[in-house]
Amino acid sequence: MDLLEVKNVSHTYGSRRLFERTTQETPVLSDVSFSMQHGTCLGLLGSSGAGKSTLGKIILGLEKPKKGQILFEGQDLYSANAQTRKQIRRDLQVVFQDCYSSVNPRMTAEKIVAEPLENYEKLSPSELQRTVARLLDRVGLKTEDMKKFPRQFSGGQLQRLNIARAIALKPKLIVMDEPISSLDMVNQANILNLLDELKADYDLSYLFITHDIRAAYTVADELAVMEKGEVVEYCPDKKEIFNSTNPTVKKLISAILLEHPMFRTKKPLRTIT
Ligand SMILES: Nc1ncnc2c1ncn2[C@@H]1O[C@H](COP(=O)(O)OP(=O)(O)OP(=O)(O)O)[C@@H](O)[C@H]1O
Repeated sequence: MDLLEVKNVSHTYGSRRLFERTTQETPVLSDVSFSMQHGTCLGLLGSSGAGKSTLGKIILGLEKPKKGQILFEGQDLYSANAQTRKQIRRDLQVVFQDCYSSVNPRMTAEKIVAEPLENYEKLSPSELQRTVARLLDRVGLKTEDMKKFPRQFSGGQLQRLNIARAIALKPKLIVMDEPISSLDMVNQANILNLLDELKADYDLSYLFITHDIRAAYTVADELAVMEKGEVVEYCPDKKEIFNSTNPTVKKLISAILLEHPMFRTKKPLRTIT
């Protein structure tokens, strides 16, 4: 069974102009369909405004699509009963781009990571503390960091904290919406390596939303490219992206062409990570 199936999803946003009574519906997603298997990472690429984040929100259950279905392990997310939705919410976690606004600034790191565990698992205080310490260690933070507040972390450290919270319940799928875009190059590479390790250790799947084809190519197994609310290219094997004839895809590739080994010249070039 597919882990995730996005089935004929269409969505619009309504906007009303000044002095006008009627609302105009602007299409944002048009008949988007794809599926994901357990243990894979799908890189969802596209330029700004392509509809990637809207699709991410719909998959997370945060925005009901105007048409279509989201099936998580065969269960329809938007028509499931409360108990099934609660289970899906456990199995489906998220990491957003803005690591600062993703956390409550008044909570300690310990409380931030403990929160999902408190909601879903009955652990004693000492078990909870040990689990949080283990999770922090797994993402490269220290036990002493437990007592720190978000403002006391760097961007890279805070994104590690967000990742620790996202993996706390051992979810099946994590939607990552531009998780490295606000970080510097070194932190970007470190976080991508961490995500790769965690995927193997925890048997995770990622939907990795980004406009950065290098990041997507590094971390993903499969790639999909969106343009104006439609999926214009889908590559079950990411290498196939280099054979695409789609103009949007070609434009994305031309930015990194020289960095791919297939196109390397004798000139020393930077590596993808
Ligand atoms: N809440 C909203 N109300 C109205 N329009 C919206 C809303 N959210 C997004 N949009 C519009 O929907 C379109 C798709 O936006 P979306 O954020 O999904 O694109 P994106 O591919 O994630 O872009 P980016 O990479 O810049 O975040 C854009 O034209 C955007 O202006």
